[in-house]
Amino acid sequence: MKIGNSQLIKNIDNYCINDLDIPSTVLMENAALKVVKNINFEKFNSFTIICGTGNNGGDALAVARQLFSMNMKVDIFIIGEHSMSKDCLINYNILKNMGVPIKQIVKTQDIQLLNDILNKNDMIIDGIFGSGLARNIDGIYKEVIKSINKSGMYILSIDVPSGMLCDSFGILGSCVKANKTVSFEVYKKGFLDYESDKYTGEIVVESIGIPEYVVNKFHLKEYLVQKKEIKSIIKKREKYSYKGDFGRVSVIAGSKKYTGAAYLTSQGAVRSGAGLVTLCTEKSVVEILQSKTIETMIMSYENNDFKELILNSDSIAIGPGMGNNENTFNIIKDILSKDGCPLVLDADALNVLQHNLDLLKNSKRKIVITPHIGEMGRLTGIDSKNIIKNRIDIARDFSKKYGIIVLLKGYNTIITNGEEVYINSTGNSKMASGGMGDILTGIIASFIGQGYEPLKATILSAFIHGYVGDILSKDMFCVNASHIVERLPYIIENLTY
Ligand SMILES: NC(=O)C1=CN([C@@H]2O[C@H](COP(=O)(O)OP(=O)(O)OC[C@H]3O[C@@H](n4cnc5c(N)ncnc54)[C@H](O)[C@@H]3O)[C@@H](O)[C@H]2O)[C@@H](O)CC1
Ligand SMILES: Nc1ncnc2c1ncn2[C@@H]1O[C@H](COP(=O)(O)OP(=O)(O)O)[C@@H](O)[C@H]1O
Ligand SMILES: [K+]
Repeated sequence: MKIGNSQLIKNIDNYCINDLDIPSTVLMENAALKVVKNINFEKFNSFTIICGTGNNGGDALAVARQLFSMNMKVDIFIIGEHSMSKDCLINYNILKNMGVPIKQIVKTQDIQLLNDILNKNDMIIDGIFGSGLARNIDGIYKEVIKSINKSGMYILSIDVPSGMLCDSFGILGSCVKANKTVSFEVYKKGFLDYESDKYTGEIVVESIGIPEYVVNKFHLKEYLVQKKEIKSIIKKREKYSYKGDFGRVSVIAGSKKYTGAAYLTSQGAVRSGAGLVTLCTEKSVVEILQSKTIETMIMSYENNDFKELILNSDSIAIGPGMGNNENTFNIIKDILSKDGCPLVLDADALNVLQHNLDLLKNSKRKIVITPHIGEMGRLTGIDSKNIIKNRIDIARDFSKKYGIIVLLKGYNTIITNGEEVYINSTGNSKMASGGMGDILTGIIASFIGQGYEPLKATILSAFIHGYVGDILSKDMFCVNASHIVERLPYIIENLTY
């Protein structure tokens, strides 16, 4: 799903109205009809509709007219004394002509009237502010929002919960806490923050009749990855395929202190369908790991046939638990400087590259890096706070600069190839525990090995990894890496139909 900000909305709007001659009231009517489509009339038959004086208020008035025409009970309130926008006024006049009463809330005393009605109707429809919110909310607006939130009634917000910014997450003074937000054309950038769902409730994005090519003209190629997109990427297995079709995946990971990281990375690859997985690790832990795994072949990277293995791999995951040391650096330097299959670099593979980023830039291989915020901070020299604030731009710039795919982990993991940005919608804080990232690295290498193009493989893997965590977390206080490994193949199967 496309992500966008208020400038994008303005550009699209202007183009439709000025270049295509679509009357703005047509767009408003489409928006209103989409709001109505999202109301469950088995549960809700009477509505308190609260309008501002801009186009968000215009949408709400058009919704009120549609509901009135369906013989629903509507109580309509307009807040403030500002002059109405052109389209808001058009909808106001139609209602007046139809004889539908509209009450005004201007002073604090008027709020009592609103409070008396709020609990009598089944639903509140919030059309106070949308993408035009420009300054801090105070006075009568603040009081109305307080009443709405206090009512305990079901609230549907039009486009944006009134009070929330569209461009980056922020609340301007106060904000409606909706149960559902019906937004238009694009998923607003402000919805991405981990606190936003306290205000938006469930988010539905509806098209309001703007041709896709118009949206694409102005869209910055930022997308939210949801189940629908994943289902279109993931392929069912052909009846006659054999293990050679699903890739030879090599995992270079682990050391004396971190056998678990090596185990989990290789299991991520095995349990997500790689044809043949070989784990290359430090000599001293080969035996321990051999006793732990059945499907994975294990060898030391000091072996003579290590070089041949690298040459014959379809994808290689490198880094988890290797240790930030010269030996790790030498292995990675050697692989990066030779042409060959795609690489997935994580953990210590990133730590050793911190001051050697030219190796990344000059490598002829396709590369995916999977840093968490801390690792990204070390790679870029930017402190974590600033990375969190500007995650999308920092990931995109780094990706572009080094010609690699960046997967920046965390809430709403970001995946970018420098041009397109994908934001993952799955995963949760119950997954914040050791080894989680190692599995993800293994899954990405596995899907690349299975023939998925690296960007698609990375998007797919991030979604699946978080999706398994989301399903498990419904019944678990915390989800550990081994739980994810266990459930992986079952849940991937569910996504293929
Ligand atoms: N662009 C589009 O594609 C469409 C947009 N539509 C609707 O139009 C909305 C945007 O409409 P507008 O641009 O008119 O903006 P809004 O309706 O969001 O609000 C703007 C009005 O509120 C005032 N205002 C802003 N901040 C305030 C504050 N803190 N206190 C008091 N007053 C404040 C402004 O001065 C202006 O009068 C969208 O959210 C959507 O609901 C729809 O009509 C359909 C088409
Ligand atoms: N709050 C959260 N919301 C969504 N995903 C999370 C959250 N916390 C952790 N995760 C996911 O768990 C994984 C943790 O990876 P990482 O930080 O590398 O951990 P480790 O190094 O311990 O394996 C990442 O894929 C991350 O996206
Ligand atoms: K609103």
